[in-house]
Parts: sequence; C-alpha cells; structure tokens
Amino acid sequence: MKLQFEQVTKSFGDLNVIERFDNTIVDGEIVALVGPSGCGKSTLLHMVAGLQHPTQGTVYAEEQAISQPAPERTLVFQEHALYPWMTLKENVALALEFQDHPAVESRRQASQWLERVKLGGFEDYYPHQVSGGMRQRCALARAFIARPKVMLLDEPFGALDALTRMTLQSVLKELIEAERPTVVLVTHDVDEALYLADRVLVFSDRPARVLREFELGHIPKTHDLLAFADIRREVLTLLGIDTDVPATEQHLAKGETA
Ligand SMILES: Nc1ncnc2c1ncn2[C@@H]1O[C@H](COP(=O)(O)OP(=O)(O)OP(=O)(O)O)[C@@H](O)[C@H]1O
Repeated sequence: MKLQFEQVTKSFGDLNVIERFDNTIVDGEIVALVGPSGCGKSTLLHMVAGLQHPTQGTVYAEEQAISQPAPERTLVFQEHALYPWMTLKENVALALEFQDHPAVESRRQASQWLERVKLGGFEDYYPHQVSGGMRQRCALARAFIARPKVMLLDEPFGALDALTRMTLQSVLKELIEAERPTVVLVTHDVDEALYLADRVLVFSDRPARVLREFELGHIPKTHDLLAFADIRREVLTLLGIDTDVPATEQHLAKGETA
C-alpha cells in the first residue's frame, strides 16, 4: 500500500511539531524515521494510523485521505500491550476475532503464528509467565496475523536488551520479507534503521523537517553493517553524535557525569 504525505503540518496548540512534510512511501517499502527525541516521529506514525490528524495537509493511503484507524494499518508499540488475562494464543487470535473470523479458526492460525515467531509450546502461557522478548515476539505475531498492508512500528524493541533486540530484529525482518507490508519504523537505534530499512529519513529538531534521506535499497543485509559504515557515520553526525570523540568524553562535554 502506497503512503503519501502532502505538505503535512502538525501543531499542538502553539507547539509546531511538523512543518510541510512531503514524502511518498511506495508499496512494500521499508522506511525508518530517526531524529532527536520529541521531534515528531511518533506523531507522523499516528497520523498514518489515523489516530491523529494533520493541522494542515493530507496523509494518503492508496490515494485515499486517511481519516480514521483501519485494520489494514497496524501500529506496534514499544510496550507489548498484550491483555494480561489472556494466554499468548488468545491474544494473537483476538486480532482475527476482531475482524469477525470464527474463534476456532482464529486460534488455529494463532498457534501457527506463534510457531513462526518461535513461541511454539508457549501458546497457553500468560504474558507475565514469559520474558519481555517473548512478549514482543507475541506482539509481532498478533500484528502480522491479520496481514495488514501497512505496519507502523514505534520503537518496537526499545524496551529490550541489546542482544534480545538483535534477535527480534531478525525475526521481524523474516516476517517482513515473507509478508511484504509497507513498513514505517520509528527508532532511536541507527543500526536498527540501517539493518531493517530500504530508506532512512533523518529529521531535525522540532519543528521536524527532513535533514537527509539515505537510500539503502532493498538488499539482503546482515547485522554486520560494515558496508554501511559511511552512512552510519553520516546519520550519527546529523544527530549531533561526534563519531571521532569517545562516547564518555562527549557525555562529559555535555555536562553529564561519567
Ligand atoms: N497529543 C498530544 N498533545 C500535545 N502534545 C503532543 C501530543 N502528542 C505529542 N505531543 C508533543 O509533540 C512533540 C512530538 O512528539 P512525538 O511523540 O511525536 O516525538 P518523537 O519524535 O516520537 O519523540 P521520541 O523520540 O522521544 O519518542 C512532543 O513535544 C510532544 O510533547
């Protein structure tokens, strides 16, 4: 599903968050949005989800102005947001039951999706009985089971440790390759953006505007991002991280204690 932002401006009262944002995301493209905290990345995602509306301009999905949420555009948050009183299987099945699929068939498919995210054997566990990484695998299964055309990912692995995050990125990459939704990913993790995305947009501080766009192309990538070292350096520099100065010295220069 193609997404288009046409002169999108968003303010909350006096706070100008996004100014005249223009961009087209083609069907099946994976675009990462990176930028300083509070610049408006999540707000852009929420407008695609139909949860918020531009103050001016329009966001289109397949040439139709987005005015409200739709199951074909799914949002995945950092917090897994699973229902604690339901098992993993029931949580995943719910996404189909919401779309009026019969319960038995929904649960059968939910079991298959839990297998796909390597949670076979944990179908009848409750969210509090599994790890944070497992809950997020479950959240991915729940997001993908209804086969949305647009997947909106808001810091999906932000709450996980670095190793678990890398494993989950690989799981997500496999699901995206198999299902081919259009993906918009908001992340603070530059390596996550480079690993998953076909294109990376780097935003300025508020009001957010695009500082640079990096076209990576839809090529197979591994976690060894050596081939992208130059782009990585450029993105970090745009975000105000000096790649020539050791991290501890930068923190100290900003007045933080070691
Ligand atoms: N519903 C709202 N009402 C008022 N202000 C809001 C609302 N949603 C977001 N904002 C403000 O808009 C700005 C952008 O928020 P947003 O969450 O989009 O930033 P972000 O780039 O995703 O930040 P982060 O990277 O820290 O998650 C922030 O200053 C935030 O306080």
